[in-house]
Amino acid sequence: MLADPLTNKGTAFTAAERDALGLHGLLPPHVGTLDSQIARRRRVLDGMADDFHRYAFLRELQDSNEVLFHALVQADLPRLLPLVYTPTVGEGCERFSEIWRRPRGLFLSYPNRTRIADILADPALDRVKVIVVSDGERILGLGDQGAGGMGIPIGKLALYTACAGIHPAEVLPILLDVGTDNAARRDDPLYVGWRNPRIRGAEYDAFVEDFVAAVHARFPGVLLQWEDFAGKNAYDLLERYRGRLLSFNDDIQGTAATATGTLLAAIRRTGQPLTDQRIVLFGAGAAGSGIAEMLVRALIAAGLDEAAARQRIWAVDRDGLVLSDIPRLPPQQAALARDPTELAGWTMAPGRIGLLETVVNVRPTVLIGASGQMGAFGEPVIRAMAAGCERPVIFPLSNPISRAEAHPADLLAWTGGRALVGTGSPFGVAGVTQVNNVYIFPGVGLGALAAGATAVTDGMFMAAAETLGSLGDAGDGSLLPPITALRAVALRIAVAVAAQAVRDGVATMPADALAAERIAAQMWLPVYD
Ligand SMILES: NC(=O)C1=CN([C@@H]2O[C@H](COP(=O)(O)OP(=O)(O)OC[C@H]3O[C@@H](n4cnc5c(N)ncnc54)[C@H](OP(=O)(O)O)[C@@H]3O)[C@@H](O)[C@H]2O)C=CC1
Ligand SMILES: CC(=O)C(=O)O
Ligand SMILES: [Mg+2]
Repeated sequence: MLADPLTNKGTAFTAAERDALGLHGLLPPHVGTLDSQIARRRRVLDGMADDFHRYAFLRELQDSNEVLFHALVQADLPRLLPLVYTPTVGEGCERFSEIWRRPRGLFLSYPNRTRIADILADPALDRVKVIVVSDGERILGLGDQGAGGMGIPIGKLALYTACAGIHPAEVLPILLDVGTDNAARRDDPLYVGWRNPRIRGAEYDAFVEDFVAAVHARFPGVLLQWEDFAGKNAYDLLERYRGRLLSFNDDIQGTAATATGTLLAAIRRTGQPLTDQRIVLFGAGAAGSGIAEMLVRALIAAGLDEAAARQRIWAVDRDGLVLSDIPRLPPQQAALARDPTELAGWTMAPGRIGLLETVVNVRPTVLIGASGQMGAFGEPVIRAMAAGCERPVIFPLSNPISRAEAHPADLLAWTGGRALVGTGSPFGVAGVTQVNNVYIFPGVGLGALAAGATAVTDGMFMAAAETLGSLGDAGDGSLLPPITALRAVALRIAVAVAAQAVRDGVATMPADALAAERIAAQMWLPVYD
């Protein structure tokens, strides 16, 4: 009872429980309460020198007492979210091996490829409903972290519990350890992962196929969330598996719904319709391309045909403006490429067309960053944008803080306070919105599970985006509800997503089981049994 984080109550075991379970002597005589336990952990957090140590402390708490960990998180989401999630989880992944203490979740390593089904057979996993899986190759904007990427599935699933009320016994973080191309990690004597360059190509595909087949057989109806896979794999795996089991890619689809929903809230503020926006995306990888495709759908829903919708979007990637004459564009960028003949009349020097040239000529009303390039939204870019637009909408979405395209305080200063700013990680700047997929994935997952959905459709993500955009703001100038409302946000989104699942013909539960009260009743709260 004391050693299992799912049953441990620490000093909160009552006298009667201590009698019944034979716990006398194993605990000090004081009988505490959840509140007194929270107060004790808060004092520890207050006394710690930095957020990385707070992160490590919270990971150990989660591994010793899940109810207390979640009660602490729930009691103060604005303070705890940045500790268990971005930005601190970034350093948590980089230094994962240093703070390794106890196993959590599953490490499915390539050398164990024939044992996947045996590993998943563990009866301790019988209740699993939600899996978040990563292969650690694109961890936030920090690149390949190998086995250390496990910090991300652990963090995302803590948010599934905090925001969507999924019971801790029902979540399973998984790290597919296919090696790492990060030499610093491989050479680190403390590294806990498989010390091998990444497996790629057919061997990688076969390994993931074995993994998905084993998951499908062991956990029918499970929700599988793909997280922080590098660009091509992110797209390939989503397309390969979204029709086979209930799964989605959070970086492509969750981020798209988050950015779209927040943009819908922004244009309600500015009064300028979506169809009038000129949108520049900086970084056309998984997140950027996903956002672009959802915006195309939203523009079509707002009345444009597809060609006209695509004309509202310009993508800029590593080689500059994405143009159709660039050889070997990946399919998701080819769909966004502009015709070079459109550049007639542009003011620019010969050569690569970078972000500044694009902004000067397009005069965007919306600028979204998903590049992982710190400081890419520099003063000349932002001043050029502000010169052509009354209320610029600027979302530097890259995480963690060290990879953000701009500091929000600079964006406000360079635009004379006129910009509507949203960042991926919290910066603590008044009026700035946190535009992070935590606003979407817990609600999408909860709604899909409540509906007994067999697939997560694009329509379900659009329903999530529209709901997010309609929820109102924190009353402080920002665009979305406050972090304290994330649980209510997840419920509202879940109801909309479940209803859309019924409309899309992928729900197996009857519509009357999907009312808000019925879904809310399924949401677990961290209190002792
Ligand atoms: N706020 C949120 O909710 C979310 C934020 N993100 C953040 O977005 C960022 C990107 O994630 P994701 O899309 O999955 O990663 P990807 O690696 O798939 O995409 C990044 C893209 O940016 C391009 N890029 C790299 N350097 C430059 C440059 N100097 N100029 C222009 N483009 C460049 C990359 O090109 P190349 O492939 O050639 O390197 C790639 O196409 C990360 O920092 C992540 O944390 C992601 C999901 C959610
Ligand atoms: C938030 C998130 O999913 C990311 O930065 O990858
Ligand atoms: Mg991610």
